Amino acid sequence: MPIDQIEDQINESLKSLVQFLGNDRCRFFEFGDDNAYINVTHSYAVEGCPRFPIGAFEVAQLPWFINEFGEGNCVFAKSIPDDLPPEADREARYCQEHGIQSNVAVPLRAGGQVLGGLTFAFIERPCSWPRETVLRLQLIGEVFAGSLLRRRTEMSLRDKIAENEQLRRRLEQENLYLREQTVLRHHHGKIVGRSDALLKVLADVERVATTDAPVLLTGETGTGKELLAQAIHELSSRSGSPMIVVNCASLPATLIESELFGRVAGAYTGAASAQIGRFELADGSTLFLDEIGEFPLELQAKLLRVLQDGKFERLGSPDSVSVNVRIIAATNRDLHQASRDGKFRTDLFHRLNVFPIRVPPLRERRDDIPSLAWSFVETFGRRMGKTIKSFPRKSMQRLQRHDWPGNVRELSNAIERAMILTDGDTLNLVMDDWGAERPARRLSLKESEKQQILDVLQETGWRIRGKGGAAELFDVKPTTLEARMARLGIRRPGNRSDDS
Ligand SMILES: Nc1ncnc2c1ncn2[C@@H]1O[C@H](COP(=O)(O)OP(=O)(O)OP(=O)(O)O)[C@@H](O)[C@H]1O
Repeated sequence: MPIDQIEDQINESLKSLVQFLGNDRCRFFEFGDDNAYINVTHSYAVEGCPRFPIGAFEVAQLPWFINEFGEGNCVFAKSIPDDLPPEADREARYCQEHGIQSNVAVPLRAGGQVLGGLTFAFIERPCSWPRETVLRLQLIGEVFAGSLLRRRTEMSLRDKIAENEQLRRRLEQENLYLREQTVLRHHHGKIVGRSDALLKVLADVERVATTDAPVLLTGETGTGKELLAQAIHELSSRSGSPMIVVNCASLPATLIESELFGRVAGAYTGAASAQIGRFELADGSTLFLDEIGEFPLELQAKLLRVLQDGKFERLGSPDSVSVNVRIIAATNRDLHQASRDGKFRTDLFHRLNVFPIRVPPLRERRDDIPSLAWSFVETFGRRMGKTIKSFPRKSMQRLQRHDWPGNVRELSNAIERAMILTDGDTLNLVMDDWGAERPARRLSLKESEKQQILDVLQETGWRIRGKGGAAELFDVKPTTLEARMARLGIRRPGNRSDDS
């Protein structure tokens, strides 16, 4: 019988038993913890007779009964109190108080233990309980006990299944979390920051790394394009060889060709010896073309050919060389516009732009500033042999408000300067020269709300609740503030206090 039908079945059986025995009422109960109470789960009474109430029932007042019952004995009294032993005086009193004249209680035994019982009482009159009837009741009791055991087993099985399901879901989520952590650990060797904007970039980095597709990193100067190029290379199957870097802006146009493609001896005046080019050096690896926007127009066709066919000729040689090179290019210029203006070949732009990644400027990910600042403090601290324990809150707030036209590089320089000026263990950040005079861009409503919350959180050391917590300062409930923080993507950077 399915367990959800057991309930109805017990009710039906109690009714039939009472009708058959001709007694007044009966109940079905299970033992609670430590046998300190019984839990009456089903009760039936003939018309005019009060039912025994459903629910927990203290049994400390019936020690003899519980003792007998606990040992698995049938408790049977034709006429109360005469049939009860002298030590059952409390039971006798209880029956008299409740008008019980005759009673039989059958233990429900299963699996070597008493799980509960069935009791039948005569209220109005005493009754003779023939021995055979009692034996039958015992048999019925065993059937009931079997159902009870099955119900308990199935219920605990259902609980276990539900618990397992819950565990599985949690594990799944933890796995996701772990995966996220792994992603971050992959790139986080050197890349600091956990803002949503940076996480999105890192997700793209991971996605494209394992392919051989060209990547175009765009973004302002100092945003970390080279660092990300390195991360892509390290996550790729080419990571066994070093990534080769060419800064297209730092080489005079005349030299770029031989630097990239190599030359044979005597290729041009002054080129006495042969030189292997960066493309050949990068064979089987990655070539990072930094500042690709500065790449000379006259050489762009040659570059396009290598990107398409992997073939080129060394300077001064008619022979083609084949290479297998993955290209990552970076620029802080609008290449699309440059191609429209005729300053950059459109076909080369499209070839490079297969997987563009925009690296957001620091002012679009101000959440990263505290962790970046601390990481630079540690780097320069190690180099200079200085230990900084605390970062004045006001300085950190100023750092977060600044617009950072030079982005991470500028931040790194500012911290380096501050470290040089610091003697004790509190960072001495002198900001008058750059902070005050450059009026910050006007913040959007959302940004200024976020900034205001960040300021107060800095002030309270990221304490939200309790007296002096950020919620109190804003005069809102902590849960309201937390919800607002979640909506604005505000998360505590690292675990350090900014004014420890
Ligand atoms: N997320 C970051 N975590 C740690 N350091 C960073 C991060 N982003 C940038 N840096 C550091 O900032 C400096 C500038 O970064 P990088 O050279 O990669 O920027 P870039 O965008 O390539 O700059 P440019 O356009 O001027 O070539 C480097 O010292 C780099 O290590």
